[in-house]
Order: sequence, then structure tokens, then C-alpha cells
Amino acid sequence: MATLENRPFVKMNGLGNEIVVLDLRDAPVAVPPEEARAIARPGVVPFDQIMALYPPTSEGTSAFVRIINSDGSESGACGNGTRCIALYEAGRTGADHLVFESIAGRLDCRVTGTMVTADMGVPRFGWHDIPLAGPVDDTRAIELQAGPHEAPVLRGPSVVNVGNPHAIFWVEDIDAVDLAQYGPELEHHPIFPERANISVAQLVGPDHIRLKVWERGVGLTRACGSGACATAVAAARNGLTGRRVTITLPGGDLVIDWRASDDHMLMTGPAEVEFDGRLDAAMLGETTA
Ligand SMILES: NC(CCC[C@H](N)C(=O)O)C(=O)O
Repeated sequence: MATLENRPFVKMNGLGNEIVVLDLRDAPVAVPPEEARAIARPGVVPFDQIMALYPPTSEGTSAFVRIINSDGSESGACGNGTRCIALYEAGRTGADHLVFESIAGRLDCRVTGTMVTADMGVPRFGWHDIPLAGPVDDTRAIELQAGPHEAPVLRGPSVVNVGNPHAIFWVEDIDAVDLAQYGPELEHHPIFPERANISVAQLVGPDHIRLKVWERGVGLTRACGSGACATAVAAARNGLTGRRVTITLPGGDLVIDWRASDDHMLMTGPAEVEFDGRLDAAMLGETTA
């Protein structure tokens, strides 16, 4: 029998980032990568991330969350998924202040209607934090390019770790870049030993950025909350914006406030419940023959 057989799930989204919430607190089991990949197949429950909830390990927290990409790999952060689990738990308990634990730290969330503000913690900028394959003095712009060697289309990204690794390429017009062409090679570039999420960002004004993200372990998505946080702090570090910006993604807007008092990143945006169901053997890739 498949590990996740008969377990209930809730399909949600955060700005069109496709999220499956698996509440495993009652009877915890690991999510096998092959079962995650089976659920993600077209016609089953295509998702970008599974947010798997486990029993909390510290007082005052609702759950320990593990984040699984559609290729079965695990991540330390998912901004849109965090807003989804906050809305899910608010709906279940009636609470409007929820705290989760993750491998990257605490996620403090406040829910108002369908809007959620999540504290995504403090960004890290050291080359070993990202991580990069070797020493780099200044992670505001590193040596990396894509496209023809003599006339690169993308060059000099900012790199940031916000619980997961991000590289942000600053461009004039995000619509002029075919991110599906360059995303795979950059995600897997040897400079990123743990791979990386790859973004193209366009500065619209001192408080507004347009963004598209090629997500590690997934591909192009409608929105990436951690990518929005990484981009906001990279923009402020480069003197392009202030510490509070609106990030416009294909799926809609997120507001990121990089709080000056403690450097925490506060992300505000919507989350939505779509439908629920129960996983069966066929959905988990088991054949009955
Ligand atoms: N959807 C995301 C990011 C999820 C994790 C990422 N693909 C990774 O592997 O780091 C978000 O909203 O932050």
C-alpha cells in the first residue's frame, strides 16, 4: 500500500502558486518523492508544492511544515505555501495568529479574511549561506551569465538565501526574456551546489518591481513568495528601492516589507482554498493490474 493512501488533502493556491496541504499531524508519515511526483501528474492534482504538516516540536506552534516540490525535492521555504497553511489553520481553528516551524525557522502568520501576512525571517547574504560553490565578496551582483557568451541575455545576478536559494537577474523588460529557455541551465549551474530559484526582475519604480520566477524543482510558476522576498531585499541592498515594495507576479501582487528594526521580511498577500479530497492508490501511481 502507498504511504499516503487514504490521506486527506486540501488543494489551495497563493496567487496561482499551486499548493497541496497534507495535514499529517494525526498519523505522521514521510512524503515519498515518487508519491509526490505521482500526485503532481496532469489529471491528478497538479501542484507546485506540497505543504506537509507534522506535529509541532515547540510550544505555541501549530505544526512543523515540510515543503516538497513537484519533482519530489525538499525546500526550506515557500512563501505562498506559508500563507496557504495559515489560512487553512485559521479556517480549522478560528485563530488569526498562527506560528509554524520549518527547517529554516519560525513562520509567524497573521490572517485577515483571505489576506495573510507571514514573517519570513531574516535573509542571509554570505556566499556560503546561499550556498555558492566558492567564495564571492559581494553577493549583490555575482559573475554569472546566460545566453550567447559575447552578448549575454542575463548577467550579474544578486543572490540571497531566504530559507532557500535565489538568484535575481535585473532586466529592462521581463516580458522580453524567455525564462523557460534559461531557467533550467541556471537552476542547475555548478555555481549553485543546492540548485537555485531563478528570477528576472524589472524595476518599475522605487516601490514597485515586476517579477517572473523559474522555481527550483518545479519550473515557471504564477508566483513565488520567497522569490518576492529575495527580490525585495536584493533591490533594497542595491539601492534600487526602499524597504517596502509591491512585487507584481503573473498571478498578482505581494507587498514585502523588509522591517528596519530587525531585518525580518514581512510578506502580505492572498491565499485561497479550491477543493479537498482523499488520496487513493491510483493517484499515488499504483497500478491495480
Ligand atoms: N513557491 C515558492 C517556493 C517553493 C520552493 C522552491 N521551489 C525551492 O525549491 O526553493 C514560494 O512561494 O516561495
